[in-house]
Amino acid sequence: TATQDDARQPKTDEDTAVPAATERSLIDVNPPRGTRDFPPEDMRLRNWLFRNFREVSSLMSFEEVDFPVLESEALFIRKGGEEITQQLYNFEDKGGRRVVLRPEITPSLARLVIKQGKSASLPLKWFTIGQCWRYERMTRGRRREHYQWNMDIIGLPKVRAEAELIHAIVLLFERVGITSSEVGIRISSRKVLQAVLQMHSIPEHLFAEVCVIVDKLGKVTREEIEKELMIAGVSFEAVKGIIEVLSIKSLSKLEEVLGSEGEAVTDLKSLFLLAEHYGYSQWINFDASVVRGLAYYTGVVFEAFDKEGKLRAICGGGRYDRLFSTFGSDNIPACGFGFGDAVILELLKEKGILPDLIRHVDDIVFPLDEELEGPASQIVSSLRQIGRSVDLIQDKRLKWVFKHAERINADRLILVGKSEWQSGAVRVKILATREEREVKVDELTSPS
Ligand SMILES: OCc1cccc(Br)n1
Repeated sequence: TATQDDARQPKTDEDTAVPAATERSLIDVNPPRGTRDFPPEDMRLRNWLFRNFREVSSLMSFEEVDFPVLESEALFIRKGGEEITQQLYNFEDKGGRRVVLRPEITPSLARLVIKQGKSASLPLKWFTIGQCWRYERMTRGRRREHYQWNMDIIGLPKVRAEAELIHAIVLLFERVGITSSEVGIRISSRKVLQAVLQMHSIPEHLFAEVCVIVDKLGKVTREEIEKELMIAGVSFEAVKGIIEVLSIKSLSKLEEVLGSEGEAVTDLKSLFLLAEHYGYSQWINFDASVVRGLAYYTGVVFEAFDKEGKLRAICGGGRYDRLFSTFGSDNIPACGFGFGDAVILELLKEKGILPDLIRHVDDIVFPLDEELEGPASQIVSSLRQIGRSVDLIQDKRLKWVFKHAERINADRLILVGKSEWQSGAVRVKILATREEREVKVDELTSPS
C-alpha cells in the first residue's frame, strides 16, 4: 500500500489521444516472406538455446569464430545438384559482384582456414552460430532463414573427431531435456556407397551426384530415386545394389556384404567402439541409408531425428576430406555438423518441455512526484554502478507499477516520495516477503 497517493496522474486518454486518423497507409509490418522477427519472449527462448550451444562448445574447448552472412556466390557453386545450391539467395551487388546470403557455414569456415594458412595450427576446433538463407519458392511456405550452430574439427583424419562431434550433440540434447528414447542419431559412411559403386565399376566422378540423389530416400519415391540414378548414368544392377546395401541396418550385416577390411566398416566399427567409451551408445545406431544431402561429404555422415518421425532432421553433419582441395588449397581433412534453431524448438514444444523463461530485474525505481525524477535518476545510477539491474518507471500510475513489479519478477520496488526524500530516505518493498519499509538512500547499495 503506497504511503502517498500518486500525485502524478498520467493524462487521461483524451489528452494523449493520437491525432484523428488522417489518410495514413500502414506499412507492411510483417518481415520479408520466410523470415522471422524475435520479439522478447521468442528472443529469450533463442538466447536460452544459443547459450546451451555455446556452453557445450566451451565444454569441448571449441573456439568461437564468425563470418559475413554475405559471401561470394563462387563459394557455393558446386556440381551435384544439391538442393542447397539450387536455392541460393543470390544477387548482384552494386559493384556487379555475384554474392549470396550464405546457405550454410562450412565453405566460409574452409575459406578462413585457407586464408589463415600456417598461422592456423591444426587441429582446429571451431564453432559459430550464424543465420543461413535459402531462396525457396514459397509454395511449401517453408522458412527462408534459420540459425545454425556449427561445430567443426579441422585437421584430424580419424573418426575420433566424429566421435567428439557426436558427443557435442548428445551433450546438447541432455542439456535441453531430450532423452535417447525420444531422439536418435543415425550414423553411416559415404564409403559404404563408394564401395558399392566400385563393386559395380561406377566412375568416381558420379559419387557426389549419386549421394545427393540417394539422400532423397524417404523423401521421394524409390522409383524416382532409381530413375534419377539411371539418368545419372548408374547401371540398373548398380541401382539395385545401392538400394539393397542402403537398407542394411546392422554393422555385422554390412561387414558380411562389404567384408571387414574396407574403410567403411573399419571406420564405423572404430566409431561405435569409441561411443561405448564415451557412454553414448544408446543414442546412436548404424543406418546405411544415411548419406546427407551435401555433395562434399566423403566419409562418416550422421543425423539426429525424433523417433516418432514427425519432424525433419534436428541436426546433421559428416566428414568432408576433399573440400579444401576443391578450393585449390592443400588438402585438409575435416568434419563438422550444423544444428538448426527451429526443429529442436519444435521438438521441445511438441514434447511440452520448452523452458519457462521468466523476466527478472533486481530493482524498480518509481518517483512518486515529477520533481523527484532527479533523485530517482541518482538512485538508479548508483544501483546500476554496483551491477544491479534497474527498471526506472516514468508516467505511470502506482497501481500499474505494482503490477509491473510482479510481472517482471522484481526483487525490490523502490518508491521515491517527497516526505521520505526530505529525510534522505525512500520506501522499499521486498516483493518476495511483501515487507515494506523506509530505507536510507545510501543503504540501498549496501549488500543486504
Ligand atoms: O538446412 C537447410 C537450410 C539452409 C538455409 C536456410 C534454411 Br531455412 N534451411
